[in-house]
Amino acid sequence: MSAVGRLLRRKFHRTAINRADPDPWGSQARLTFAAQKANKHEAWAENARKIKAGNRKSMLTLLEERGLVKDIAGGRQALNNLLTEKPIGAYVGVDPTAPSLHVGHLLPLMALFWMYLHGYTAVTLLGTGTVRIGDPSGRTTARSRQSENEREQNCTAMRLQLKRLWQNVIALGVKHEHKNHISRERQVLLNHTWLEGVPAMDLVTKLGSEMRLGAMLAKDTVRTRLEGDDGMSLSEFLYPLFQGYDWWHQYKTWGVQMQLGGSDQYGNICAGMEAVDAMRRHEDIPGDLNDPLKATYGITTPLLTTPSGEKFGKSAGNAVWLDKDMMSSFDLYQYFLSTPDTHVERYLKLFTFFPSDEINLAMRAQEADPSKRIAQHLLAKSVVELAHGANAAVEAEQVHKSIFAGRSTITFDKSALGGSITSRGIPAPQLSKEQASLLEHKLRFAGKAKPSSTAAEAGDGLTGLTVHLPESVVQSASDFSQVLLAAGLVSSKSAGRRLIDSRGAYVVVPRSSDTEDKNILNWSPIEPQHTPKDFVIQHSERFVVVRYGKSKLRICRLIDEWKFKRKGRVLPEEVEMQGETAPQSEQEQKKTVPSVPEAESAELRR
Ligand SMILES: N[C@@H](Cc1ccc(O)cc1)C(=O)O
Repeated sequence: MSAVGRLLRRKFHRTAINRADPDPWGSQARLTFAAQKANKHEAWAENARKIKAGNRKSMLTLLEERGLVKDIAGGRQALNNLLTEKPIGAYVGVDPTAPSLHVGHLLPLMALFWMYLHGYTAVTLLGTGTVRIGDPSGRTTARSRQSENEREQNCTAMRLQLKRLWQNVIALGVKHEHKNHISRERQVLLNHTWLEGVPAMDLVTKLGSEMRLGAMLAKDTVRTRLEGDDGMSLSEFLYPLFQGYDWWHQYKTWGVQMQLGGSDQYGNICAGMEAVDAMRRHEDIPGDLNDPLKATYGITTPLLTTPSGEKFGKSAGNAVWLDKDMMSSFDLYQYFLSTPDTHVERYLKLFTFFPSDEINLAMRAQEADPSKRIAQHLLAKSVVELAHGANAAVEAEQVHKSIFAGRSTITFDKSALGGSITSRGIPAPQLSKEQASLLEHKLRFAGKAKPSSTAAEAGDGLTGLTVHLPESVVQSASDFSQVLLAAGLVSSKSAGRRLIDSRGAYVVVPRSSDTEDKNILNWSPIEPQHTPKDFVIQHSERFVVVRYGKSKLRICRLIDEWKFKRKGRVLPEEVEMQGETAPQSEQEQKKTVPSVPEAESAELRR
């Protein structure tokens, strides 16, 4: 291994015990409150001196260098100054419209996490009240109404997820040797707790009378909606008022002077700044209203698109969920692993806490041998570590290595196949009734968002990879195209056939004798003359394991037709392209085969 590789490896495997914090158990906690406060001020003043002397980067510069800043509301210079002078509070709000965050939410959150690691108060706010109104920003139609039950399930799931995310951030802070600033604080707040108690009169007389209609009416979303047939409801139009009130509440209780959001939040953030000013005028808050050190500021993060121009984080029309039950660690790993070389450096800056010099090292190693995809692996593992935790990240990497090196630690024994396949052969844990219903809700949601594939199963490391198929599909199929379609790997039988013809799909060959090492998965390219029924792996249950490219793996569990129907499952429908039956040149065939990132297919052929 190269020196660079060794360095990155060491860094990656550093554990929480090997922390640089000289005061790991927080003797600070034993100091009196007054002493802590004095310490906090002194430490911050020292920090500000270093920044002003040019010996340390300001917080804003760091966020800009990471590529996390698109627009600043309130003035760059004033914000830079404020962030240098005071460990202010900042917040990111998310409405629980689904049971999980998706990768699109990560950018503003990453900026917030960076701030926390540098000693600011960071608030993640769950819009348990605002979700009932529905943010119209960037939408051409009103959101569909959620049932109370669904809303509650989403709130519970997202609240848990935010807590876990925070735990992972703290572990990452230790790993990346961030100083344990005494000024740092973090909160997960739920906005229904205050929004439900706001008197309507207050909203109208204090906020409503101050906020000007002109800016609200000029917003693109409002204009387009008003021009459309359905118009816009008053509640949607008033949404920014409630988001603004959130800010006010946090401003006075937590010193939150900054809001971060995706680029579609710029209008709401500006409205919020106006709302806080209005409330400051109405409530007697001491201090000069024009003092820039007391004002509010906003930052939006850029909107990411894939190289082909799609919204980032949408894979084939589906969001890339951060919840393990909705998208497995393995699938999340694969998603980031397929990042093109041209984008990987930018994504490392955006989605990881690696300092720039280590990203540069990784990029040097990457350029020296792009086929190893060192930077992509680093990115994929880091994102899984952030979203699912360190163990899941190590596991996803190991599963990847074992599958694509032809070796697998997946043991096809009874315990592993009892409920779900786990990479360690450990059965999925017992769930309480509440956990089971939450899980079911999440999976239903994931299923809804993925109409083209059969519902994924719950498991602990390889969720989303197991699909149920009726036994009859495998028994009657004369070639594998039908199985690839039923497993959700291709969108039509002819696409499946082309994939097979180009030797782009693989199947696990069942062991012919008990003496063969059951830890080795014997992958074979699927040949046109292969019949699926010859590839059934028989254990306590029956399976066929297929994949295409490096990342699309499906463990197809075969069940009786009636059971399949009873579970309410349907096979994915064919999406035939126009004129697909016409013979194609080899060049054209390549184009319509489901896209396997270039580098991956090249690697597979090697
Ligand atoms: N409106 C934000 C979520 C949000 C909710 C409440 C807030 O106070 C802030 C942000 C969104 O849809 O992304």
